[in-house]
Amino acid sequence: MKPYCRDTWVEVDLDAIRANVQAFRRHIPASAGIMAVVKADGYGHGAFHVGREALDSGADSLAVAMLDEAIVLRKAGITAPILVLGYTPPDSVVAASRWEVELTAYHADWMTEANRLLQEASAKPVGIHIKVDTGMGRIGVRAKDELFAVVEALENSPMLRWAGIFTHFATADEPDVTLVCEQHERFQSCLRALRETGRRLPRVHCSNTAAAIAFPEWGYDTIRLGIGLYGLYPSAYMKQQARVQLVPALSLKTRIAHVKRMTEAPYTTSYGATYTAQPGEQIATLPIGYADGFSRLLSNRGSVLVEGCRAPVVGRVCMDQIMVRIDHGTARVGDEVVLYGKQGDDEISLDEVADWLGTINYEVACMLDHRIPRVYLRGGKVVDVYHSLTRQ
Ligand SMILES: Cc1ncc(COP(=O)(O)O)cc1O
Repeated sequence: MKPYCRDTWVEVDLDAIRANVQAFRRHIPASAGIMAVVKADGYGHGAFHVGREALDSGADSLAVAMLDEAIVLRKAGITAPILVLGYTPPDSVVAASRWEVELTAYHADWMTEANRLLQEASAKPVGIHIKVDTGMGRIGVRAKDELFAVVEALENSPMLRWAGIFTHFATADEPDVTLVCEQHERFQSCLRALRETGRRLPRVHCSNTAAAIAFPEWGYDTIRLGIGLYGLYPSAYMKQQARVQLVPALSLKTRIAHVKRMTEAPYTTSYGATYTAQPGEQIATLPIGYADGFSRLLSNRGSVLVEGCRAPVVGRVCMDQIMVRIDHGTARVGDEVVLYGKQGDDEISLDEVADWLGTINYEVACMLDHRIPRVYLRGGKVVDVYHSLTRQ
């Protein structure tokens, strides 16, 4: 019996996750590790299942955005190193110690406060990666004197262990390499200044997917592989370049819940009656809506695949249901429909959906709500199902 009661699901192909890790393994220097970025519940794919597959396929650590995401992975049994890439309030540092999670820090007073709290709690030391802001303009130290103040505060904190130093690029996915090269030079200058004092540096890392593709030689001790892990390219430019062959892992599927021919008035569909069918049109209703992360902006704009043919969304996307017009063949209740992914000879990629929405594939994937069960495939067969709504 399937552990969920709706006819809409996300399919995640674990073979694709494996293939993508191995594609980057071949592309970057052997000296560089792979840190699989599984924040935002694995970019909507499921952090635990994707993280475990990535580690089984050649990644050696994981990264998340916040400590809570790391703790969930620890409770699920992940024992590999996990780095929190974002800010962690000092009062959470004891939890990081308890769950053996490494943190990002970039303030000297944060080091002092964290050290005090860990000492008070008689906790185990916490690994710290120092973030350098070379041009992303988000978090991190910018000037060298600030960097040295942070390093010295860390070195004077016996409850903190210097575990890494990293930066993040703002434009590595673009054809103009001016800023990304400037950022890399600033990062190298920081590393040189630290080394000139005789310090041995811990794990050095700077590359996201785009930089790992465009500048594999910047792999240092590890790359931070996010969007590429899921078989998606960071930009249209990188997809067109295709320097690394990637396999999209995610599909979004549902089954027809109702179908009718519009043989009599009213010929309109959905809230606001914004679509008027021609007499005889075949309209199918699908059990998915904006509460699932199928955006309301796809009203009268998106399409889905039915029997390998495109069926346009007609009328407004509802919270839980949408209507599509089927122009080919005769549809039946229960027929499988692909909203994202391949069916027959056609494919609706997350990139195409992102274009419809005026956003990026990252957001389309992350929007998929936990109300939709995740079905994991290997060799084309279901190997696991997880429905966080019902926690099973
Ligand atoms: C600091 C940091 N590092 C790495 C990533 C992964 O980026 P991609 O998904 O583009 O690979 C994100 C991030 O915020």
